[in-house]
Amino acid sequence: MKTAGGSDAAKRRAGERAAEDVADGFVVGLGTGSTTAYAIEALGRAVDDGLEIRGIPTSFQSRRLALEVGIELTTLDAVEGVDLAIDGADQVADDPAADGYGALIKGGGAAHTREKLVDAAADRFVVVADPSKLAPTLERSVPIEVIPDAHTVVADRVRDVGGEPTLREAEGKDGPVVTDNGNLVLDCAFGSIDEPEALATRLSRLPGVVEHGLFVGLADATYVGTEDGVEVRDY
Ligand SMILES: O=C(CO)[C@H](O)[C@H](O)COP(=O)(O)O
Repeated sequence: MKTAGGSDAAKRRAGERAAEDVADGFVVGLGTGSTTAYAIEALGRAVDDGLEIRGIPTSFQSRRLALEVGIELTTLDAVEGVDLAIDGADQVADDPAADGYGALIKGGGAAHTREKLVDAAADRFVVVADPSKLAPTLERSVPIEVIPDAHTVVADRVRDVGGEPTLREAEGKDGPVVTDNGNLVLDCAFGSIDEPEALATRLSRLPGVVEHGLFVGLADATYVGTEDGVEVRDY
């Protein structure tokens, strides 16, 4: 369920702008997806020019790209902290007057469990997005990573809290998507999510849920690439 749409030029501007925030010696969280890929590629070019950083990938995809562009890798348990995390989003709550301004829906690439771990550990977490990701209220389906044995039970509990779950099917493979952690993903439609924090708390409490894709109160800023520049939202 990759996010459709969004201009590549806008994604590139957002990703490259975020890479400019990385300084010598930084430990950098490397998110997943097509927008973050532009940041990782820009960091690779900076490394070629002498920048010394270590990256913590959040998925097989970001690990492979980081290795390809020459970024030294490390792990969360081998560092004292993460200076900056750069990551994409499937939707960003963009109404400053509403509950949960800057809350995100992530997990379009089924990587949200490791993304949340790394993004939450960072001193600063910058979201990179194009304008198609902005919405006054979150309303996309929320991906929930579940251990395989729990998928029917969690689906029932999601219905109890007003959601409509769909097991994410793989493309190019028969059967469901299997995450980098060996789990399954339920895409759960809740309609308009007016209270993202309350829903996030409810989903976190369900037994069998590994992690859900609601990121509330985690982002420090969103860099929105546009056709002619980058708009910054600070939270
Ligand atoms: O959450 C994610 C992966 O789990 C991605 O960051 C999200 O899907 C955005 O991807 P893209 O930049 O390709 O639109």
